[in-house]
Amino acid sequence: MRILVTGKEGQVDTSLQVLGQKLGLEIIRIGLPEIDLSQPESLEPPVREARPDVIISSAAYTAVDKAETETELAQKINGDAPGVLARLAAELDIPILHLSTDYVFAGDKADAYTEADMPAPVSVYGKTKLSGETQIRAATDNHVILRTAWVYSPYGNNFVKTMLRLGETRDEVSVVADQHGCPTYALEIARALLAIAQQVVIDRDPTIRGTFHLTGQGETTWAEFATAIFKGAEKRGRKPVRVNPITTADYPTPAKRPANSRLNGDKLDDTFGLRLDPWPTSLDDCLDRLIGPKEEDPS
Ligand SMILES: NC(=O)C1=CN([C@@H]2O[C@H](COP(=O)(O)OP(=O)(O)OC[C@H]3O[C@@H](n4cnc5c(N)ncnc54)[C@H](OP(=O)(O)O)[C@@H]3O)[C@@H](O)[C@H]2O)C=CC1
Ligand SMILES: Cc1cn([C@H]2C[C@H](O)[C@@H](COP(=O)(O)OP(=O)(O)O[C@H]3O[C@@H](C)C(=O)[C@@H](O)[C@H]3O)O2)c(=O)[nH]c1=O
Ligand SMILES: [Mg+2]
Repeated sequence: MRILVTGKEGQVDTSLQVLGQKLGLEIIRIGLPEIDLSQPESLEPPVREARPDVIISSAAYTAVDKAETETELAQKINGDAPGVLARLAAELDIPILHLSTDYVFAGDKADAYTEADMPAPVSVYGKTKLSGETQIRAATDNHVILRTAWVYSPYGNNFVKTMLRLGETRDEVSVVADQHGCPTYALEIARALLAIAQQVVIDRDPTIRGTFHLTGQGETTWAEFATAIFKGAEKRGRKPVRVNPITTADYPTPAKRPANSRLNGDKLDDTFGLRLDPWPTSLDDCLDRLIGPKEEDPS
């Protein structure tokens, strides 16, 4: 099976490469400089040439704050390029898997969001990602849109790596404690994507198409997540770092973020029998890879 993936140095595309190699799957990653998603027509030649059995659309403009000013660029990459890719998939008569985000939701719901809830993004990034979803649905029914959240991994840039970097020079880091969400490990996303890809390539059943939520089990706040990161780092020999819990108002940013972006993963489990590992289990794996194994308990 030939799997075409957009993105070359990102968290999810790298995880797909690492896991795909282990499973003996052929992963073809395309990205800058050969293709530039801000010029979506640049996708056509490499996609046709690759003759894939399935496309995984992972690349995106993920700088949430910068998107507030680079609106047009973010729209091209997150909105229009997925639409072009989905039209190509339709033409080639192959399925497309696409990653979207918890930031399509406003964040004012008390419970976790389900696929039946109405998106209402509060940031440019969220709006452009929603446009990508809409353009994919319009182009082909043969799609699986997977909304994930708070992605971290040993690869690329993410909150875990940012905290570890800040912890090198500080004894305390202030982190927002009033945004609730589901940290998700990119290697777990890759595991799910490859399992789903293998199913949709051989099975035309419409009930395994559509929109699904895909996050690590469990929920937390950024402050609690940071605390777990520093505790895990300390068990691996790093110096202790305190987390000072603050409010969103204390940490002004150009983009507004949802207060609650927890996603309910029941539909994915019911449809594909897939549940991602709990985020603390995955965080351990991530820290093992970034720092090394936990030190022996002296007792
Ligand atoms: N990170 C997160 O917390 C979350 C991510 N998602 C979604 O999951 C998907 C994967 O995210 P993640 O792996 O973290 O993203 P990353 O930011 O780690 O990687 C994004 C990839 O897209 C590439 N890219 C960006 N702009 C262009 C362009 N103009 N042309 C070609 N390639 C480009 C990047 O290349 P380069 O590095 O060279 O710029 C990089 O390889 C995205 O669709 C994202 O919206 C959803 C929820 C949470
Ligand atoms: C670095 C830092 C961040 N924060 C806050 C800002 C923000 O509310 C939260 C997380 O910071 P980040 O910059 O990682 O957050 P952000 O870039 O908004 O992360 C989002 O990325 C996009 C791509 C998604 O799709 C989302 O699911 C989500 O993962 O923590 C602190 O409070 N203290 C700090 O020292
Ligand atoms: Mg960020």
